[in-house]
Amino acid sequence: MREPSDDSRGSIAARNERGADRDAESDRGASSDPFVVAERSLDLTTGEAAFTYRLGDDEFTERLVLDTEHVAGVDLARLDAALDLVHLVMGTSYYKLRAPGRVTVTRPLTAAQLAVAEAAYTHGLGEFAAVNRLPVPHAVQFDVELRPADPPPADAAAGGALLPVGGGKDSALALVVVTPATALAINPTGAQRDVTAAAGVPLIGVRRRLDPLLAERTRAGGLNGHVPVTAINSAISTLVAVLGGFGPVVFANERSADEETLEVDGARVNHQYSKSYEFERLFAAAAAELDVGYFSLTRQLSELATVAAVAALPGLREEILSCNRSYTQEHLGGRATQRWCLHCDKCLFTFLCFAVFLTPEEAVAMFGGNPLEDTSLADGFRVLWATEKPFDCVGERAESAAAMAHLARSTAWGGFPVVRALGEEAASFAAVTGATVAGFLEPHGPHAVPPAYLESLQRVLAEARPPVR
Ligand SMILES: CC(=O)N[C@H]1[C@@H](OP(=O)(O)OP(=O)(O)OC[C@H]2O[C@@H](n3ccc(=O)[nH]c3=O)[C@H](O)[C@@H]2O)O[C@H](CO)[C@@H](O)[C@@H]1O[C@H](C)C(=O)N[C@@H](C)C(=O)N[C@@H](CCC(=O)O)C(=O)O
Ligand SMILES: Nc1ncnc2c1ncn2[C@@H]1O[C@H](COP(=O)(O)OP(=O)(O)OP(=O)(O)O)[C@@H](O)[C@H]1O
Repeated sequence: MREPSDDSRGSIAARNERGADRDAESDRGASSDPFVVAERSLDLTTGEAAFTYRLGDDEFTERLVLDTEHVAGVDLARLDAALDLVHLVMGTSYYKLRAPGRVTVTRPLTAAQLAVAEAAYTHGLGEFAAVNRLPVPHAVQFDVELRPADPPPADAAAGGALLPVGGGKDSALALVVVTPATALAINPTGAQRDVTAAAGVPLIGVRRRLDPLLAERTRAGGLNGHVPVTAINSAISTLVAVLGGFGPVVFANERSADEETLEVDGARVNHQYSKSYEFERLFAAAAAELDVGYFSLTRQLSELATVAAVAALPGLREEILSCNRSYTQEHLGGRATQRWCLHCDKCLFTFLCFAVFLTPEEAVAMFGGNPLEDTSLADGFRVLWATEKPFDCVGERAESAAAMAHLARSTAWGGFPVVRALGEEAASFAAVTGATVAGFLEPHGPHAVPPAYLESLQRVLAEARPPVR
């Protein structure tokens, strides 16, 4: 067993306190033990990593099985730091059982790592706090020693770009734009294998196993809710990049991930916080300390712009699967069939976007059905532009309204019952905001995409499908 060294380089005590509701949070924290980010280990011969946490009398260990075929000349200081990042953000799943508002980290952290942890526990658990009626923003006090970052290693990464793939439209676009590349799926399912195979890109898999005690404690009444899963996937991807000499790590998080899902007393709550540009910049700073580049290729794109490009890729578009109901724990390891459910918010949103660029026949061939025929789903479409968006990965409110308004004006889709029912309402909403499909096809907003990747993206976008008439 080789375990990265325990490091206690030059330290500055840091007690970090944040958030408007600190007093209430402190009261809650005082009545329960802090959450402890405890030991972790990695066996480089088997690829098995274990990350341990303590909460009161409970001890939890989450496990990863990494692909040891892709281990190349590992720098142990970088490996230590990469393991620390994983350990920190993965802890959100166990912390949330009681959300004590205090976290003790046993190993020293750099300021950039601490900033990632603060963001993941405070804003990344924002939806969790809101649904559990905890104060928002969720203030968390970290008890940790700070250490300086290590000097950058002499050798630059030579393994090429690493593309984490979710199986949906965004990472499918990245698979086409970034070549050559190696894809990475965390808990790979059939959908992720199919889409990477269709793109002809080699795939690495990482197995992630939650501690079974988590489900037991949740069933027994522990708090539950969304965790910042993109933060977890980002940290695991960075660990794989360090182990295999890959870089940069290229995510496909779109512009709409920056739009809040709802506001609570003026505080923004965002289901997709760890896909936001704010989080990307914090995480990129911590990854840079490991000499790993990290950015989102599709940061300037709306969902409609991504879909226009993917719609033009027959052969690939039929392989994607964006329905989150197909990615629950019971689907991991192929124990349940993966398909579009055509009822959840994400299915309805994704269908709506593809309808803008496909004929009804093409859309039915891709999705296996047409929810715009079913008036019982009208409310499901309407919430996509409601003041409180669904807690799911759906685009901007104005984008959904503009898409529905476009369908209402089209010959291809205008006659379907849901479009007839909602077209006028969507057009009024879109008119208030000035939103049009054409406007959403223009890339804009801040991004950190290096020029060579931006040029490749622009070449693929130039072949995108125009909206249907
Ligand atoms: C697949 C899914 O959407 N799951 C969300 C759902 O959980 P559910 O109970 O329906 O199924 P499982 O995912 O199997 O979870 C079982 C229990 O385990 C807990 N858990 C799971 C993963 C994890 O990393 N930590 C955990 O503690 C979970 O809480 C369950 O008790 O509802 C949950 C509560 O709202 C969500 O947290 C589950 O979301 C998963 C973590 C997940 O992977 N979701 C992605 C599909 C997702 O939401 N992606 C976002 C990205 C935004 C972000 O980065 O936060 C998106 O597409 O917008
Ligand atoms: N299981 C996973 N393994 C590796 N990377 C993932 C995984 N799930 C998501 N990602 C990464 O996180 C990003 C955001 O996830 P998201 O689910 O929004 O994207 P997607 O699956 O590509 O598209 P869609 O929005 O259509 O589902 C993905 O683009 C991908 O880079």
